[in-house]
Amino acid sequence: MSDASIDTVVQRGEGSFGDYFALMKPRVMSLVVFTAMVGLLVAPVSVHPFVGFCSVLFIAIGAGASGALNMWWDADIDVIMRRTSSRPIPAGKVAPDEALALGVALSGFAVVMLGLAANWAAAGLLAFTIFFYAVVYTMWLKRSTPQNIVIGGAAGAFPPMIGWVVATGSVSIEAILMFALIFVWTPPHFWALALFMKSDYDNAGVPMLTVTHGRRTTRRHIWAYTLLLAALAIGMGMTSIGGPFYLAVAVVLNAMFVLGAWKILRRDEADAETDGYAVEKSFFRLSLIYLFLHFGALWVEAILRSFGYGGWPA
Ligand code: HEM
Ligand SMILES: CC(C)=CCC/C(C)=C/CC/C(C)=C/COP(=O)(O)OP(=O)(O)O
Repeated sequence: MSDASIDTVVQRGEGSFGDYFALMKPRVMSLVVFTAMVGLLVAPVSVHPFVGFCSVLFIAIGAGASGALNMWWDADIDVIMRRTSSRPIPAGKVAPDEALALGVALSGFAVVMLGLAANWAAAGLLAFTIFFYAVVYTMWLKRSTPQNIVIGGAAGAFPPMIGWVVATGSVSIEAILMFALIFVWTPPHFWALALFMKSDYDNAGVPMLTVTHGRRTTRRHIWAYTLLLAALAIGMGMTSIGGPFYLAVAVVLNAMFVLGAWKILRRDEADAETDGYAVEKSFFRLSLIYLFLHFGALWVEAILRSFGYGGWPA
């Protein structure tokens, strides 16, 4: 469908609250917000619960606002792809201008409120993250290079760092480790999905790795990033934010993830076609559980530490 046909569909802008909410990509952003909350909670400085709650809320609003900006910019390709064609803009529920206005207004609101509630370093980092996702990833990299999600994925890696900065006012090694975990996790997470959604990206002309280099190369890339991720995730267990509990969780999860990536690497393309990409789909689902449980384990470790049990002996 052409740009012109999007315009004719969406001039009505009769969206319900649910349509505007959907612009904020709530399901994806829920995990983003969880990682931000854990970043805040594992920091060595505790913040007042009300300040913590408000900070996570403003990070969530900022994340949602960046989702609305992404949907505004990507409406022309969302209308083409089956997975995204029923989103509020292509479905004619929300006009593009409304999505843009909502994205800009909520971004400004979230950044200023986080600055007032917590500190301006955290607010600056939130502003940078919104800019990185909406401008660097969405407007620039997504349509220009198959490395789009490797570099652009940094946006999704900032939230735990923002949470940490809310509590401590600065970035330290622990915040960088949490950033690195999501940064290295993002390519296997996304490329698994790209393997079974390849035709969508083909049709929309988005240069995802599956489109530019094919599925075989993408499988190899998933394998390489998964090995790197496993080394990092398990290695984190030995650091000051890790500990025995986290390490046990990481060993089990990474064994499962490496096994999944191995199956993906060894997959015959014809077999994948036959069973509807079942292995790739289950690896994608596992990627979500993987990240959730790693951050959950970091949180549990911090709780244990606060009772004098977690972490490693000094
Ligand atoms: C550039 C980086 C990323 C890309 C390109 C990407 C891409 C995608 C895509 C295309 C989906 C399909 C489902 C949908 O349309 O809602 C998805 C699902 C999901 N992603 Fe990612 N993702 C990225 C980073 C992240 C990050 C950083 C997180 C969380 C920390 C995350 C969490 C999720 C979750 C929770 C889902 C499942 C949503 C559902 O159940 O509908 N993603 N991702
Ligand atoms: C705090 C803050 C501002 C957080 C932002 C976090 C962030 C950048 C998350 C990225 C996750 C995401 C929705 C990727 C989708 O890629 P896509 O847009 O290419 O996917 P699509 O095809 O589903 O639109």
